[in-house]
Amino acid sequence: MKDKKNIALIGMPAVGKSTVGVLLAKKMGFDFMDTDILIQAKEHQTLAQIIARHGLEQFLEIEKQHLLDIRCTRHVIATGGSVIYKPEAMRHLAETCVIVYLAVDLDVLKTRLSDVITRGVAISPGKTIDDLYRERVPLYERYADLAVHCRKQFPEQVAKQIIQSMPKDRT
Ligand SMILES: Nc1ncnc2c1ncn2[C@@H]1O[C@H](COP(=O)(O)OP(=O)(O)OP(=O)(O)O)[C@@H](O)[C@H]1O
Ligand SMILES: O=C(O)C1=C[C@@H](O)[C@@H](O)[C@H](O)C1
Ligand SMILES: [Mg+2]
Repeated sequence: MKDKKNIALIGMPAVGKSTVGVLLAKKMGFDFMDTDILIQAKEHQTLAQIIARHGLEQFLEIEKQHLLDIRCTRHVIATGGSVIYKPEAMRHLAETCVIVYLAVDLDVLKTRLSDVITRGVAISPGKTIDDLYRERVPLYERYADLAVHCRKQFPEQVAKQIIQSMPKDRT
């Protein structure tokens, strides 16, 4: 854990990875990277456009390729919620990042996820948010070095909780 110079946030769409990530970076004196923004800027399309034009599988492949290109230190990295579908990308992140799973209850999540289409969530046709939650939570838990439950805390409080939960050699 000592050699891991970055923090990567993983978790369901709308759990707060981007919102909390930037606050966490500021508190820790780290830089901030949002892989969704990085991919959109490099692909010159929004994520929703990539999914609509190329389909889900190709989107996951594009996301993986951009993840594998990441080389940085002292960054908080807010990932896309679908990053856990590509073990190779997760192994790459794990080499340099303490991986923090931001967990939130499904009912809270649903209040934030009113439109999964315009958000560009990687969800197969016919699947519900409940299905996605059941499918993904075990994957987030598998890849996480630590899990932080956001409950009904404000983003600032979640950032503080992450720092408090961090192994002592990382703070
Ligand atoms: N702790 C929180 N309490 C209340 N609202 C929050 C909290 N964290 C985030 N939000 C709100 O939830 C919404 C989604 O947050 P955010 O975009 O940071 O999620 P995300 O995990 O980065 O999602 P995505 O996977 O789609 O990138 C935003 O409107 C944000 O303001
Ligand atoms: O959880 C998801 O499936 C996604 C979340 C977003 O952050 C983006 O990474 C993308 O739109 C897919
Ligand atoms: Mg985000």
